[in-house]
Amino acid sequence: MNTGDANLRRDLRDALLSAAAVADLDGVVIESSGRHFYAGSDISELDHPIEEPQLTAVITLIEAMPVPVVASINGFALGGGLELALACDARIGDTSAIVGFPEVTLGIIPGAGGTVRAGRLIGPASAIDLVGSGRRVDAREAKELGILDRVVEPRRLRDTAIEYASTMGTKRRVRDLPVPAFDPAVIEDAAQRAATRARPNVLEAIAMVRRGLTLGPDEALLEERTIFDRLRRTDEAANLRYLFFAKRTAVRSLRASTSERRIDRIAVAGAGTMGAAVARLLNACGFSVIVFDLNTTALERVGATSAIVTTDQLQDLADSDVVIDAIFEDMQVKRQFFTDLEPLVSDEAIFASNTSYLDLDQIASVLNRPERFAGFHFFNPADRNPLIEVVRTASSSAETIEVLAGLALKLGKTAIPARVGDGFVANRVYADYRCQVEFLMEEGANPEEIDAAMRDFGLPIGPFAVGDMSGLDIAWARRKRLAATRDPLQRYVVVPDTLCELGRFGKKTGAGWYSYADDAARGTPDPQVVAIIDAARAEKGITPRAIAARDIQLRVLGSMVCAAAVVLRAGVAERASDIDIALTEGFGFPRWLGGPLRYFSSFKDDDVVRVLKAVFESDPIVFAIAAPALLGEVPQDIRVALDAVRAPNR
Ligand SMILES: C/C=C/C(=O)SCCNC(=O)CCNC(=O)[C@H](O)C(C)(C)COP(=O)(O)OP(=O)(O)OC[C@H]1O[C@@H](n2cnc3c(N)ncnc32)[C@H](O)[C@@H]1OP(=O)(O)O
Repeated sequence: MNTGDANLRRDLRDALLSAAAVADLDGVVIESSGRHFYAGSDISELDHPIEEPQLTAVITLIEAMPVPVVASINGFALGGGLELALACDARIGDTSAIVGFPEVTLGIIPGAGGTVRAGRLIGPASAIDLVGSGRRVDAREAKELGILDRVVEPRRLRDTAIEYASTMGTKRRVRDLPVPAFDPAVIEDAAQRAATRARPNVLEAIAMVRRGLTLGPDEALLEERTIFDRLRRTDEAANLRYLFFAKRTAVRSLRASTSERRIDRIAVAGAGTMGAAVARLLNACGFSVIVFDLNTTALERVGATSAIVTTDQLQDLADSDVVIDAIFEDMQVKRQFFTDLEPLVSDEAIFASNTSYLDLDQIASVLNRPERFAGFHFFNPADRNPLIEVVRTASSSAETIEVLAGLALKLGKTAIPARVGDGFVANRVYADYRCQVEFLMEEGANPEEIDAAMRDFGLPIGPFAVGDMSGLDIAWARRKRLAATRDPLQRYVVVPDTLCELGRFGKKTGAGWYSYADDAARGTPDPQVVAIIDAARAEKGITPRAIAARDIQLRVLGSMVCAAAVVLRAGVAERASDIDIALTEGFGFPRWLGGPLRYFSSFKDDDVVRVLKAVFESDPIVFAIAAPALLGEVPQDIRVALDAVRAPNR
């Protein structure tokens, strides 16, 4: 991987010093003997004071070399890796090269000259785009932008780099390039675009690129390093690093070995919205996809939009390596599907179900080889939402889990492990969040106040607006299903049922929590909904009270933390950090807070107790886990979860 830790920097320094001592030297090439040029600085090092020699010192050496230094780039050159390359006099990439500045996604800005040199090499507008977005750029685009001087086939990389280094003759330091002519209006426009809803570090990154245009290089480099050093110590940056490693831990736990089973053909059963989105994603990621559905009208909709094979004949799935069930949520239909499928396919084929709520063990029980089966739970919209839960049944084999986790990675997803349990991890925690916002509404906060409070907290969109977008009828069907088994003492808010009874299913019917008559995109508060809520409050004898935005946020947070403790206790989630991944990746919980558990772990015990007490008082049945808070104690399950994700003292 070549993560730039102190050892790598020391080796680079020593190699440069010994090269400088060689007589009759024409040039120097820096290449990687691994799969990647340099994956950026070692992210774990950013938790501590950075050891000498720092990357900036290595870069100073490169620029001071009497001869041209050429970066020969294969694979990733990210962050500090790209900064190292920008300190060289030329950059040759092979076709696998991918460059970028992921620093902003880690709560920091480039700290070894990235903003300053990128502004000079590729112009300020492109630099703002790259530094401000953190996006990765392939070899072709890197050449177009002027980051790479040449792109060659991998087998020609070394020779081309050596030829460059030996014939360049004079150095061409990026820092000495004149600032390219630029139109201030274009820069302003690029900065505005990059700054949309941006975090403070993104704004600082953009501002630094702009200041680098007017300051001399020495002054600009020093200023950039100072900002980098300040930002790397912030909670926000530490939380983002926590999530980086949490994701890798989750993947490692799913994949015991790194052996790759070859998967080419994947079948998707069910041509509904979810099945179609999964098929599109698989197709975009290079798999050969066949979609099966008995409903030929649904198949036509899928077939018409892409190069995916469709069929209503089950035997056409016979040569599939993996079959993913995205059939509507009906236990009998799914069991029948797998019963009929199993005799047709090879013994090695892997089966997965995308069910959100059905008991996977019950589906598995119809199979002769239940070990080949597991849950593979996508989130809406499946082709864009990054989260996948890989759900182990009582009989899933390690190999099945491994194959599905490998597939998730190939789809660019973040995978977490889960076990069978109502709603698995993410939906289970989100369900308690949904309940809690309905309680808050019943107590006096209106939907738009709650949505605004949650947007202020950092969610991209409030819970009521989300409900209107995804359709209130889906949750209604589930509530009706669960009505028979609901504890009569459990607090229940009828308002969403009343909305559905009136045909207010959300955006698709023009009305839900909001009315979409005047503003079809965002909706407006609706007096009819206010009246329904008032009536529901009156029915229960509740006098509405004003609830501060912070109290709304804390109750929601507390309810998620309680639900997290429940899924951990039940073994449905494997580790606390997986829940933080589930909520940040799947439901837009602000990444910079690290997820609900990580954020709550920064609270003092007194505050934890206060929040949990309020959550418990809102519904003792659901949140029984918070009961010890009434005695002034942090519940043991919650303490364990918070300790597991708390930041080490820095
Ligand atoms: C002043 C300068 C500042 C900076 O440079 S900030 C750091 C900027 N760099 C990054 O943000 C890049 C982080 N790395 C990645 O995004 C990915 O990795 C890659 C795209 C490079 C490769 O992805 P894939 O091929 O899927 O490998 P994998 O499983 O992510 O990584 C393999 C192992 O390498 C570790 N690792 C990768 N990059 C870093 C890093 N920059 N610092 C510390 N560790 C890193 C991972 O954790 C993991 O380790 P395990 O196998 O034990 O889980």
